[in-house]
Amino acid sequence: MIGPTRLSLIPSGLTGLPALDMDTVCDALAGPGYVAVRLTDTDMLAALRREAEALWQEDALTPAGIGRADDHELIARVRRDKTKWLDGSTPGQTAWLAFAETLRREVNARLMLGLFAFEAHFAVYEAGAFYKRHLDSFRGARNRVLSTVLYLNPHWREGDGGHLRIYGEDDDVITELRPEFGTLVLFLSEEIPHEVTVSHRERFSIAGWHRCNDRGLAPALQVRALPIAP
Ligand SMILES: O=C(O)CCC(=O)C(=O)O
Ligand SMILES: [Fe+2]
Repeated sequence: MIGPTRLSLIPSGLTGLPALDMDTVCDALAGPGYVAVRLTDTDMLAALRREAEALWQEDALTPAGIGRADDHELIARVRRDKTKWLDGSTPGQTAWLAFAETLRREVNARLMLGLFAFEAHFAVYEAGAFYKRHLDSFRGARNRVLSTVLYLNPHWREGDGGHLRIYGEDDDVITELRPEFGTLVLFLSEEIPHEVTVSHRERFSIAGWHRCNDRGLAPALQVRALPIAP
């Protein structure tokens, strides 16, 4: 199936940040472990799209790695996206980090996950790029706990590929999501195996992770993100 299985249409928040129905989101995280919602088209989303595209055109995004591996052939077999960490240096980034902070507090209040810090990067998957099936955190590592991916691609068609494919426990494909502009996917980093299928045109997103501690936090955020008051 293509498209979010549990799509909530959510009105813009009064603060200018997108508002989320946090009860629905947290019920889904506590149940299936993932949820997709559609954020309304705010200035923030448009600014983030413009910024991602500009970074790509300026060649400011660099090939992503896997863990500590520096075997480039291995990395190229696993993932082909290019990324750049957010550092809060633009209004769009600041707004997204503020949104993530609101999310962190709301999720902690409901699910008591102890989320502590957030890191995120812009990503582009150019034509032919993919990310093979993986978990964002090793089970039990309690490091990356909650994954978020915001998609920034208006008019994404079925044939454009680049779907987020989510797997169940028995290797079965549970759902495939199109990376359409404003779709936000949240899932438990240690629980939900997923992959990005081959994209046939450039595909922009912001992938982020809430952690339960500061270990290994993205260098650009190590000073800024710590500590966050409960
Ligand atoms: O872009 C996506 O749909 C998922 C990206 C991803 O899995 C990751 O960066 O870990
Ligand atoms: Fe991932």
